[in-house]
Amino acid sequence: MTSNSASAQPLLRAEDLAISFGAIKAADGVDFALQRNEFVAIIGPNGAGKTTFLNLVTGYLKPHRGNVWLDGRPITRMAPRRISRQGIARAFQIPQLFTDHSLIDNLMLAIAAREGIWQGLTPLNRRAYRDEAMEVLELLGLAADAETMTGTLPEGLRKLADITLAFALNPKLLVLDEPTSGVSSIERFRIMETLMNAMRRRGLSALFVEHDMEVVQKYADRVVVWNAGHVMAEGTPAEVMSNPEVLESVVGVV
Ligand SMILES: Nc1ncnc2c1ncn2[C@@H]1O[C@H](COP(=O)(O)OP(=O)(O)OP(=O)(O)O)[C@@H](O)[C@H]1O
Repeated sequence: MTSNSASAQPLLRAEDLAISFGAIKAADGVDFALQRNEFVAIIGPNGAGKTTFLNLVTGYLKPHRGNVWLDGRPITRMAPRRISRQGIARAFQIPQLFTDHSLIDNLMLAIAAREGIWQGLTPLNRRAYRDEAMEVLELLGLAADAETMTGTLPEGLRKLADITLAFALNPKLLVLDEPTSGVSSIERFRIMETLMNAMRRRGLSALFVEHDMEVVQKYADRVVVWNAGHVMAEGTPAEVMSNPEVLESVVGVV
């Protein structure tokens, strides 16, 4: 394969992904592609298989069938840590921060983990990690909270703080499961604005599951609609929101 055709490849591609839990087909032959610099929202009714898809592309579940590629390289069935090293970082619905550590310590730990260093930081490493951690905090507007114990941050800031951990992994693609759930609508937009600016500045792509259609309409380049373990529709937010099938099966419940 030439380098030209490699650069034209989608950043993330899945083909015929399938997994079942007993009789439930949570992924039933999913084909999916995400281009570089795209912000793609996944929507769909409860139980449609949205989180399962995120688990499949981040290695938390192994598909019974099908394949996933990142930047043209196969990542199917790789362990989550290996996948994150390849360039996919995931921020979870439930924040993963050490709540009794400061924000900057959390970030430095994430950077050390990325580098495979679990103990014995040298003073030089420590300074380099601290500088890098501060850069990420500045990018996400959290520099003033660097020394705050993450357990005492208000919910909206904790959500952003959790996302900073994903940024610290230096990914190509951010995977977010409901980045704005559980916060007020004013805060929701503030979080999304900050996040979108940070992603653009870093040249990141994102794949996010979202139930809030206002957030989807405002921030997604493309929307992929899940139903019963497969993709039932996709398009721009306007296209998807004017699709009667989507309105009937999804929007009534989102
Ligand atoms: N580990 C598991 N064991 C058994 N069943 C599972 C497991 N994970 C998911 N399922 C089932 O697979 C289906 C898809 O679940 P999934 O969580 O992916 O849906 P979702 O679209 O993310 O739903 P929601 O919007 O409610 O989070 C559901 O019927 C769910 O109960």
